[in-house]
Amino acid sequence: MYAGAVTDVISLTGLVKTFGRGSGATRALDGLDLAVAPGEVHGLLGPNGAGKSTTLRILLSLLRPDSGEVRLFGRDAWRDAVALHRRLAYVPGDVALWPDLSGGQVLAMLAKLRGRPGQSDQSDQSDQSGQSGRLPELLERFALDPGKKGRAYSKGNRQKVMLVAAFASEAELLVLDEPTSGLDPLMEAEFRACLAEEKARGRTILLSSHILSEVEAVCDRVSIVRGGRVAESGTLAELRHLTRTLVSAEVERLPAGFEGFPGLHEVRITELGAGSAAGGSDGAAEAAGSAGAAERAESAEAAVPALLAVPAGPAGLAGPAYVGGGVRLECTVDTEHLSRLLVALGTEGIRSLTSRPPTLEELFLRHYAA
Ligand SMILES: Nc1ncnc2c1ncn2[C@@H]1O[C@H](COP(=O)(O)OP(=O)(O)OP(=O)(O)O)[C@@H](O)[C@H]1O
Repeated sequence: MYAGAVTDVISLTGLVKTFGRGSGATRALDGLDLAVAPGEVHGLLGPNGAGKSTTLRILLSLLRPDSGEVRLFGRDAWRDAVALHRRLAYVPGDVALWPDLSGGQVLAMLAKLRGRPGQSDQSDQSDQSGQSGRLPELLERFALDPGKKGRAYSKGNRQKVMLVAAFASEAELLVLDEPTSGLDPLMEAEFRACLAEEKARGRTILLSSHILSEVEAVCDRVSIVRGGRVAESGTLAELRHLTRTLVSAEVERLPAGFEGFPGLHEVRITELGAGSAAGGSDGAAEAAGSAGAAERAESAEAAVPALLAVPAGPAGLAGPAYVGGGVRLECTVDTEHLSRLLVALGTEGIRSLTSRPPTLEELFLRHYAA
């Protein structure tokens, strides 16, 4: 797990924020810590109400925390807000634009506020050419018409105006709050491509999301926010390492002493009918093709907790005595015990074996399971 460094672009320590008072108070943040290193794409992941937006708003000095420290580029984010904000671009989750300004005028104004020279707000065309060399390209990629007035844009198009502004800027840090919530799949793909390019340019990016595939696809590191705190933080590999690998195998028999194996969970064992083809079925119900086999599958499944709990194992399941047409095993295993399990299965007439790390979704569900 990344422990933080003095050079971090973002450093949040012990953030506490309560909204309201008395019995109606909501503790939105409850000691949240977050560190984002230069050049990193960091995903803030959590369900509705976890505290992601509150964190971002505090980071941007739009809100003041009750306690805790907020540092941006090593400086006090509140005291040095004006100077620091020239170095970052923010895209809020719900973009509101000035209704009478065109998209092009908004882009020009945002660039001007950031302190870039050479803008004109006289016409949309000069706004585009004056703001950034990349602006025309970005407008095209996001299929955005800069001539429309703010009030005429859809939610997705308002979001695109702010995304284009952020990508076209030269800000070192991009802070994006649920950036694709209003985008269609094509635009989402464009967004991801842009993000990869910005990362290659060395920009630091913090994005909040509850779209797991998005975070998985684009982020170097992820912090899972829960109840106003960071429950876990690390690279996807690190987070997966802390968790379990899914194993699915068909073997002649279970290894002796299987019931005593460490780190096994969610074990499902199905006795395969004689002659069933290895690897040809994808699920216990299919594997247990006949009524008798289905019964055996059910009883094997029912016996699983006992199998794990009782070292000796229930009769008929443990060890080489359990043969017939073979055994289909599905389980999750703590990743630290994976190789031991695979070696043991490998000595028992293995017919097929698949194993895969948990998806971010599985990690996420594990964290939020009631
Ligand atoms: N201005 C406010 N007044 C009162 N409560 C608030 C305010 N802003 C946020 N909260 C509460 O603080 C908690 C955290 O909200 P926050 O918006 O930070 O969550 P989030 O993780 O961004 O959720 P979402 O994914 O739904 O945007 C929630 O319980 C929310 O209702």
